[in-house]
Amino acid sequence: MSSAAELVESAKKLAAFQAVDEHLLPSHRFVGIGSGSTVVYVVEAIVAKGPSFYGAMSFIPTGSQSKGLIRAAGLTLANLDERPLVDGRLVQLDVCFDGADEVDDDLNLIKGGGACLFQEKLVAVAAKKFVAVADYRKQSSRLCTKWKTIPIEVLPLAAPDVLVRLQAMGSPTPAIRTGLPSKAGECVTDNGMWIIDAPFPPLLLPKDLAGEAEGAGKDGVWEINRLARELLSIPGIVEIGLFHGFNGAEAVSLGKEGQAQKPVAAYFGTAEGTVDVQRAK
Ligand SMILES: O=C(CO)[C@H](O)[C@H](O)COP(=O)(O)O
Repeated sequence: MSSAAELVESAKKLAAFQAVDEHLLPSHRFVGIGSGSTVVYVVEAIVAKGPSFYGAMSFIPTGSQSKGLIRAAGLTLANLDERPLVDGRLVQLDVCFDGADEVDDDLNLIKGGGACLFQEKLVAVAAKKFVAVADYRKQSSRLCTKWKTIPIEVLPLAAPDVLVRLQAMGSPTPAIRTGLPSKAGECVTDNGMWIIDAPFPPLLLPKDLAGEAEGAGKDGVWEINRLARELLSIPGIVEIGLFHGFNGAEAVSLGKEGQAQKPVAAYFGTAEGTVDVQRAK
């Protein structure tokens, strides 16, 4: 491994270990485990705490990779729909840890680089608290700055029409993700869908508009919440890799438990061997 790659790996590990230390409590019973290479270290950090700490916990995966991680680590696996009912409602996950492709100033995320965004969103919204773990390359002030495309999960049958609709919205070159080099043809998700990667110029935050909501989307420059709404209104789009809106703590005050997509904090391992924690204000 080159030294640059080693720096990135150790940054991921530092972020994951600190996030687990600060957010996983022995009283927790249901824990979401996201997908990607950083989450590998989340599982490692949990295992390092020992069976007396995690033995009573069940771990909810966000796809086949994280299911494999949970199993290989000897942790108790439970599917999202197997949580017990309390007062007629499925119990919320205590916490969910997941990676991100880009994180903006307000903790909005782009996810889906590993094509797991749909189940990742289902697990994130089912959690009281979502915590993002990443390395320093993922931090940016506005989404679509470094990670320039939004991953979109689509029904294969609808993909050609969705591509046309995306172009009409101002995404210049949306493309169906291929499975190459490991699979010829399209990248097929854990849900049997395809992924379209749609480039957009850097997205505005609500605060950028300063009351000028009419301008959102004008000249192909979108405000994040409005873009998310427009994308989800396109028939054939199953889910999008924008995680936006509000976090778990804000959901409680808004009376919108079960709808929070944003993390309460993002942990970024740095190249200097420290961890930069971006917390919700
Ligand atoms: O959203 C994801 C998968 O769909 C991942 O969490 C995201 O791509 C980050 O992955 P990594 O930790 O490997 O950088």
